[in-house]
Amino acid sequence: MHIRLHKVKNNKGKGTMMSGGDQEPGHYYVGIDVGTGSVRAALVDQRGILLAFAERPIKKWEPQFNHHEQSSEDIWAACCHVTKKIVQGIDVHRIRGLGFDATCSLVVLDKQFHPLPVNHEGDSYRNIIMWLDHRAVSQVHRINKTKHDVLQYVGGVMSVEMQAPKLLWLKENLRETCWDKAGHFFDLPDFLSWKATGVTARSLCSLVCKWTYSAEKGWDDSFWKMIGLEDLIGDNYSKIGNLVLPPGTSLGSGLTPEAAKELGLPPGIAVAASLIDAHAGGLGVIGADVRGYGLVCEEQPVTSRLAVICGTSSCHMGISKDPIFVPGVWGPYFSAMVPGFWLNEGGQSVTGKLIDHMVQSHAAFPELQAKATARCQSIYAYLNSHLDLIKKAQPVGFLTVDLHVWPDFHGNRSPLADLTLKGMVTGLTLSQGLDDLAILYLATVQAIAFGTRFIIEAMQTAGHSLSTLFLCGGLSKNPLFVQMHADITGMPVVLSQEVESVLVGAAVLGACASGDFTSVQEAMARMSKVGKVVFPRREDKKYYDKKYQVFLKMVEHQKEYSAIMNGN
Ligand SMILES: Nc1ncnc2c1ncn2[C@@H]1O[C@H](COP(=O)(O)OP(=O)(O)O)[C@@H](O)[C@H]1O
Ligand SMILES: O=C(CO)[C@H](O)[C@H](O)COP(=O)(O)O
Repeated sequence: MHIRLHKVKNNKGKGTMMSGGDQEPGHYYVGIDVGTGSVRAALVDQRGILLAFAERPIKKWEPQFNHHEQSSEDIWAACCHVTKKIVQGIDVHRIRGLGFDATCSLVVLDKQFHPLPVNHEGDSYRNIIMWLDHRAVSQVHRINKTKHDVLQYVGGVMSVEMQAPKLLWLKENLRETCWDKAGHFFDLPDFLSWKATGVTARSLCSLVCKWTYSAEKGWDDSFWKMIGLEDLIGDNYSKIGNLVLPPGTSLGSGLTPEAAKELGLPPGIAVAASLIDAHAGGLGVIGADVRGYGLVCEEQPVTSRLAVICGTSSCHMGISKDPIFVPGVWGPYFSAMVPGFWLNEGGQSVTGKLIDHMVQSHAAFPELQAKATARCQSIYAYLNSHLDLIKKAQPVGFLTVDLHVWPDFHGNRSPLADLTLKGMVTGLTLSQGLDDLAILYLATVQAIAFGTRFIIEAMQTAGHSLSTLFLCGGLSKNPLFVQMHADITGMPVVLSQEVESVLVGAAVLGACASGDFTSVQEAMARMSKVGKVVFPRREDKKYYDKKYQVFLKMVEHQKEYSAIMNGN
């Protein structure tokens, strides 16, 4: 198994020293981030500095098209593995709190908390329906047809990636092997906090964002009855959660002795009610002190900042004092990310996954791999330098003047909320070489950035006032991706000092649960820091405005094709 681990060197031989010569703060927090592809853990201090980091891949299964599954046992084992790694050689009694974040995948356990199969094969090891699973298409259509009031709070249309359609699918398809035996349905972040503490409380974040719970009114019985899941109402919603706590709240008596042993941490340390991964990324970046960087948002409220968490998917997190209803953009969700603020969450279901797909399925991929390996570079670093070579005197973005991509290979999450949409490419030639691959990669990166622009425009039209992007996640390590987001949206992009900002967000939760900070706002302001700002190249604006016109035309055309084919 692959493990990535780095530690700040200690020149005294014991403990962990700070970089930058500062005095070492006394308290540490552990953040655990479960992404789609891997689990990462970090040891973080009170200033949000990562002292140690470890990563381990997790298993994924795709037993049939649009079915994506994982294993809660595999994920928990990976959490234990990476956590043990990051605390090696440090005084664990300085660790004050633990916070988890994870993808919003659905974990199914029986009444004794044992895994249940979510598949026709009856394999109970695979007990997670992943967030990107699109098996429940028929169920979500029926849910949307109800036009129930709760749908207003998910952008008007429920996504197939949310939990209600997946629950309905389980009831309709795996009644005997799964549904009738199920005792607990958890969002993955809540499963992890239960595993660590034995407390089945759910985070307000997961229930509000993915389960139709209202921070003000609680569950709505009429919704569950209307969609045919009235059985979940019984026993005061015990199967899906009846104790709901704000993220960062300390759970029960903290880490249980059993979980402590597995994780290599002291029993009893504070464990926080958790967050979905995108929301943790939001906390990790959105509160940073931007003074001195020449950014307009320095003089503006925090509501002018849009956090964009870009991993397998991209999530666009904008907050507001009052609720804003943006058609096709999830929310408004009260207190789901920053307490006291409403959240709108735009998103693109596949971004990192799409880039990987386009590159890996091209005929020149083996050549790319061989050349990148020979230079000891990642394939993306190689592609970026190859684009620099072939662009000659023009800006790199201009290489796609006649190559355009529509990026919804896995449907459109925002702002069209249309899961039937597909990917499109126009401008293909007979070329199969590396130049062709590099330019297709560039056009894909640009298409994702145009998708972000499309989401921002929908949010601004509905009442958000956004000026600055705060990017994090795996794709924010790609300078081309970052520059294209700046150029295409026309907004400066702030990158954090800590590349692994999602883990800083998870550690913010642990720090709040420990009581070392009085609020999430205080912890996030103290622990998130600006690393670098990338400004848009204003001189290229005209070109990108034209490409954006093409981008919008592509979806219009796709809908026309569909109308032709579905007409008489
Ligand atoms: N150094 C890098 N350069 C370019 N792309 C990267 C880099 N690191 C990760 N990525 C891309 O980011 C995506 C994964 O991001 P990550 O945040 O790890 O995902 P997740 O949280 O969904 O597991 C992948 O598609 C990968 O190609
Ligand atoms: O729906 C989401 C957040 O609300 C995310 O898309 C999902 O959790 C997956 O995240 P990632 O792309 O970081 O793995």
